[in-house]
Amino acid sequence: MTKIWVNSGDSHVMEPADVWTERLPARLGARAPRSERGEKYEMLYIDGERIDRQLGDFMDAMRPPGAWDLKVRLKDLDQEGVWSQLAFPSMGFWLVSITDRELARETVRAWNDWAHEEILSKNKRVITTACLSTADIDDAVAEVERVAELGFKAVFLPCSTRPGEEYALERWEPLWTAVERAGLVLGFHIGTGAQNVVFRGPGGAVVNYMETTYPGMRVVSHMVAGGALDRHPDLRILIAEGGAGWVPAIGDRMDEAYRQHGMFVRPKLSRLPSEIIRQQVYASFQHDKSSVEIVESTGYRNVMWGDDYPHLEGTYGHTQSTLHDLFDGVPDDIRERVTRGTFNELFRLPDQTPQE
Ligand SMILES: CC(C)(COP(=O)(O)O)[C@@H](O)C(=O)NCCC(=O)NCCSC(=O)[C@]1(C)CCC[C@@]2(C)[C@@H]3[C@@H]4C[C@@H]5C[C@]3(C[C@]5(C)O4)[C@H](O)C[C@@H]21
Ligand SMILES: [Mn+2]
Repeated sequence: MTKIWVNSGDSHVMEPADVWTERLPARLGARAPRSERGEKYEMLYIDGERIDRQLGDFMDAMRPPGAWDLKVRLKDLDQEGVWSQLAFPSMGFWLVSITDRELARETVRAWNDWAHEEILSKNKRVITTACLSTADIDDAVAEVERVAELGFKAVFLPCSTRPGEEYALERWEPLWTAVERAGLVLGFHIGTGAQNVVFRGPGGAVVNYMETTYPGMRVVSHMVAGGALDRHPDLRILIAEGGAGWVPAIGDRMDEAYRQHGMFVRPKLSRLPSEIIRQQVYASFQHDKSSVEIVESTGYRNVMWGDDYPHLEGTYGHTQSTLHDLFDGVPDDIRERVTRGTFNELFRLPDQTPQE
């Protein structure tokens, strides 16, 4: 079986447990996110708030050897056929729920400094997204400018916001301006900003998996219909780990709304919602066949494959068989686009993936 070399638009770094306590004064470090292991549940403490997450021993059992070690990770990637990765946080995701301004600002800075010193400065293949404070827009703007200087290529925000902080609102405008001006990608990873287990009845595991997908769609509807992307044509957003098959479909739905309910629409847009989506909205997937099929059937091309390394939902250990299932028989230009081209376009990188 020929090896298909790819880039991954959705991976994760596993931060050391002391990523904040090592870098912050005790009065702040003690309030930073920390995890404790119970029998069946992992207890997460974030600034005094506790979130219990069901622990799967299988989650640890399948953890790739390189999850916590960059050198070993690069060997994992060679084995799996992944050249570059955009790496989101793991524990860093929980920073989005901090509402205390100073704690949010300092824990975000500490995480970004760790990522810059321990990942970005030590290799060229794994590029981490930077965290931003959701507690204060001015702090977020300052951090965008700081991390752009440090060489980050992307920042991320949670898919779900607190009520009254929806992404269509004017309050975010300074941040959209800063991210566009810095030329960074704005990533939204599914399952962030809200409870991930919302239903415990029959089918709960699958229902909850799906429930984390819908807020990614809501990000797109707010940022397109609210005018943010129309006002900032160079701002590119990525909905990570939510699949891509749904993206052109919501473009059609939004066009219909825009036309059939035109008398209610404001702001008016300079382009149809589907045009804005095709130009500025990107999406990643791991296993979905539909994410590849819609490129040919709809012409929506901002589809990017992701390995979700080292998470259970990813492809570690079966990357090549997954890639062959997805791309054998698919036209070369579509395979190239989805496995490498979208990544290189989004992060403005020359193609360095080995050609087998
Ligand atoms: C089986 C039940 C119904 C039983 O209920 P019970 O707990 O006994 O009362 C329930 O436990 C369940 O649904 N368990 C399945 C596992 C799960 O937690 N599902 C959440 C929906 S899926 C999810 O949120 C993904 C997308 C996929 C799982 C990992 C996930 C939570 C990761 C994990 C956690 C955190 C959030 C994160 C990135 C992160 C750093 O790694 C994503 O943002 C989001 C992601
Ligand atoms: Mn992921």
